[in-house]
Amino acid sequence: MLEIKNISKSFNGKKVLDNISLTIDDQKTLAIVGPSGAGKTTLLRIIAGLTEADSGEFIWNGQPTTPAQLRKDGVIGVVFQGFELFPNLTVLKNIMLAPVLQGQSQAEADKAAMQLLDELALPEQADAYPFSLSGGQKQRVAIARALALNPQVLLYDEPTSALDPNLRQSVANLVKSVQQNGMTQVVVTHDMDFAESVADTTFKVQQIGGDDE
Ligand SMILES: Nc1ncnc2c1ncn2[C@@H]1O[C@H](COP(=O)(O)OP(=O)(O)OP(=O)(O)O)[C@@H](O)[C@H]1O
Repeated sequence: MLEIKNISKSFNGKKVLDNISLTIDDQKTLAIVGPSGAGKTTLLRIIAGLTEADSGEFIWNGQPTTPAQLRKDGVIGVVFQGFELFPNLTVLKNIMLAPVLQGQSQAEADKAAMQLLDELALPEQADAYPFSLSGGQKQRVAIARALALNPQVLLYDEPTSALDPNLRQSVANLVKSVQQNGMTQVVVTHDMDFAESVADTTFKVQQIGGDDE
């Protein structure tokens, strides 16, 4: 369980997040929703250790920690908006790259990546390059790449925003099946239907106005 307490963040004197507290429960999916510009992506990036909060506390399974530490320990994985696949690497290499850089053998990483591609119904695409994939397939590869690092908490930034509306349900099914395999998940989305279909709980980020001073 990851507890987040009293997170605040300003950019250039403008407060974006004001004393946000939330709990991410094990093996559940939490949707972070709110209007455009409210700070959903900022909150996700803070949890991912990619942006530093100005203040606040993080408690992982009862122990105080920092997102940077959780990231270092491989606790948290991220599926980025727009997938951010490496265009010059095949699907298989996209998935294997980080585990190999972390010291896994090529053979082990290859086997694990093929298993993930099987689970995500993409085995034929192992040798394809990202440009040749559909949006839905790219999303699956992005999820496989994050899962390859065996995170305990998986964060998704707007997983449906780069996809046709008709793919929304298939991404929702995928997110649900990852949860059924025991993953704890946080999904940032402005899509309330999607949030309702995947989430056990929903956290709403309020839009705040005015300056810090
Ligand atoms: N690195 C940054 N530097 C300056 N301002 C930033 C930075 N990142 C975000 N902001 C500002 O913080 C506010 C919240 O942005 P954020 O992307 O977190 O919102 P969001 O709720 O995810 O929006 P959307 O739904 O449109 O993606 C915006 O006003 C944005 O311009």
